[in-house]
Amino acid sequence: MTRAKARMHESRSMEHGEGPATVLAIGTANPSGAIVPQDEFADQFFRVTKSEHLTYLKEKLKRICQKTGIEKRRFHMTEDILRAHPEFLDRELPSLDARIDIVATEVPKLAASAAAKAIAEWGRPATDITHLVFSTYSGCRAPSADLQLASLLGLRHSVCRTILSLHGCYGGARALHLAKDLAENNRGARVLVACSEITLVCFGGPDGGNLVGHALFGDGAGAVIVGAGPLDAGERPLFEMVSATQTTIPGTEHALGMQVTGGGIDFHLAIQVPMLLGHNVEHCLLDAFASSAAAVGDDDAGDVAWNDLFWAVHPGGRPILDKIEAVLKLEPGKLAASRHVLREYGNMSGATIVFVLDELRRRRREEEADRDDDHQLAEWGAMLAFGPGITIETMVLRIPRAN
Ligand SMILES: CC(=O)CC(=O)SCCNC(=O)CCNC(=O)[C@H](O)C(C)(C)COP(=O)(O)OP(=O)(O)OC[C@H]1O[C@@H](n2cnc3c(N)ncnc32)[C@H](O)[C@@H]1OP(=O)(O)O
Repeated sequence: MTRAKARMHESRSMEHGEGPATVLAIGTANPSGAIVPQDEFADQFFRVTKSEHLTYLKEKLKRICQKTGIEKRRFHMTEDILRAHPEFLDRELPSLDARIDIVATEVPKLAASAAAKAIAEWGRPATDITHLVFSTYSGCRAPSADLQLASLLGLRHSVCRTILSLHGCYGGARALHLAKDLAENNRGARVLVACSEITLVCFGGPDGGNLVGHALFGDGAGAVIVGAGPLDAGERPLFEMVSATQTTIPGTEHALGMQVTGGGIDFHLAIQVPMLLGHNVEHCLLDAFASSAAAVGDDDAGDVAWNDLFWAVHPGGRPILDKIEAVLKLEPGKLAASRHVLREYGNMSGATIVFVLDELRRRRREEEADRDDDHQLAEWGAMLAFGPGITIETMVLRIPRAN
């Protein structure tokens, strides 16, 4: 190598962060409105949508609700909003503008509540954030929720913003993957990931095709601060983001989808989704662990027993978790953090994975306090999230020993 080339190489490597990116802080938030118990949802939903006469669909929604593994959900939507917007009940009536008017304010506000908690935990000023990656399906406007969030938090005007739209339930994991790439390639970068989802854009009266979506989805926001070394004295790594991959299952474009229409956003969830994920998840994990072995320069690191890991799986639905547990032969309790989040909040699309990471570290602290000296807690883990494509985001995580 010539001296000039060597100098360029050296200065390039000085531009990169040290080591893998890490999760430095996590915050979550939900709308402050009513909490809806899942066993009351069908009665309430058919009453407020004035659909009591559709007794067959109501009974079906009750059967579905019983099998979701959900106990309660939080929504921004209220009966007052519905009274002001009767057009939200009829998909044939134009209502997209009115829905977007509401979520354009509420989506960044909810994200700001989650982000304020993450920033407080991080301990540095919001103006030290260099990049913002915002993911939502609830917005169709520019400038969009990322700019509003930056202004609500008082981020600096030079913050580099990216908005990810309509990635659905893998939006949070995609945003974390992107944050990892940004942090590792820009020395000193501190990336705020924010995911905020409000189902008001999808709300509508019942029809045969949308009952599962109504039974499953809830509102919430998650925020994460991501950065690579060198870390400041007060910064504490929660999860190292060792390697990340994205895979699309060929020929499944029509199995999962979202469609923006004049009457709001429609979801399509094919009945085969849990089975398709079950068939494909193991090879995604094997690929991700092979990449992690290359990343840490240790051939043995790709050689993993699934039960030796901790797990952060997007709880897309109870049968998805059951299927993954079955194909990987996971011991009961391995997906406890995912099942807890599903039970307490429902599927909050892209934001859900942040809740799962938060729950995982909460449980970890309890286990750490309770464990005896002989019992080693899992050091390595896997994060999985899925959405339209069908796309599977996989990330290999590691909890640094000091935590
Ligand atoms: C868009 C994104 O990006 C979002 C993501 O998170 S991706 C993942 C989204 N999640 C899913 O696709 C999985 C959703 N499915 C579920 O949670 C469950 O199947 C469920 C709660 C709906 C039912 O639980 P189950 O164990 O399958 O019960 P099962 O008795 O077989 O089905 C109950 C009823 O639901 C119906 N059903 C199940 N899955 C369905 C689907 N995808 N669409 C329509 N109906 C469905 C069944 O036909 C059955 O109807 P009947 O009672 O009239 O016979």
